[in-house]
Amino acid sequence: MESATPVIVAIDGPSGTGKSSTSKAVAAQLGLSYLDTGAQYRAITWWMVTNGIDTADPFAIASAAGKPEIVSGTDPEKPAITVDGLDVAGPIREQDVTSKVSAVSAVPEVRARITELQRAIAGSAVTGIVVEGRDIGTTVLPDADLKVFLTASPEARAARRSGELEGADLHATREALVKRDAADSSRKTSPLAKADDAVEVDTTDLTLQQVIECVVTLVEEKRAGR
Ligand SMILES: Nc1ncnc2c1ncn2[C@@H]1O[C@H](COP(=O)(O)OP(=O)(O)OP(=O)(O)O)[C@@H](O)[C@H]1O
Ligand SMILES: Nc1ccn([C@@H]2O[C@H](COP(=O)(O)O)[C@@H](O)[C@H]2O)c(=O)n1
Repeated sequence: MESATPVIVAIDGPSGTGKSSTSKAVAAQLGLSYLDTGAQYRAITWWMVTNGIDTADPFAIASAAGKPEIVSGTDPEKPAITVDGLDVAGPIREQDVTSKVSAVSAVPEVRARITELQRAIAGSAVTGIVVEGRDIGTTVLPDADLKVFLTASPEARAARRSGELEGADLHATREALVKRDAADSSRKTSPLAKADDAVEVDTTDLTLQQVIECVVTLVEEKRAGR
């Protein structure tokens, strides 16, 4: 691959494995765009909740799936997301959205809508893009130049998440992560899964900097055609 060719990097994995932190840093370091697909699923979930759609009713979600306009920024230095022109970067991280996002993202009409957006964004990235999520290597961008699947023990992931939230209970955080992963892995449409040709990186005992260096090296090797 020549360096002028846009490079497409897919980074998947369960919750708290370091996908966002790694993807943003790798994209910034290599001058690539960045797309947080979890933020898109959170944004559509936020819209459903805000508009009184019952998130336990897949038919109600399916019929509303085409309504919100979701726009994602792709600058890794300042990721942005709007719904119908409103900045929702803060609200989409709230607990209510986190607890409902797996149910909303399991609805095939939601996935079809968001997948189309993701492919359009990736297709228009001039230098290339790092796209992170759960089904990027398997479904959204199966021809990605590099696929990475990040993992880490539930204990390490819970400790990382608890560190972000003052006073968070480690056991409850671990249970919530495991529950969300189980829902995301067991849905029928495009579940959380490692692509057969993805490079698996267990980040349990690695620092964030080590994971970033590892992925940057993998991208550079691809670019060099090795
Ligand atoms: N290798 C690492 N060592 C220690 N902490 C890390 C490591 N990777 C990420 N972190 C920290 O763990 C937390 C979760 O990371 P991040 O948000 O990147 O994970 P994620 O996989 O994108 O999670 P989610 O899918 O839930 O959005 C952050 O506070 C981040 O700084
Ligand atoms: N490609 C993706 C990305 C995310 N999801 C769903 O969104 C949830 C939130 O993701 P975060 O990365 O922000 O934690 C996640 O739990 C999935 O339900 C998805 O389905 N596909």
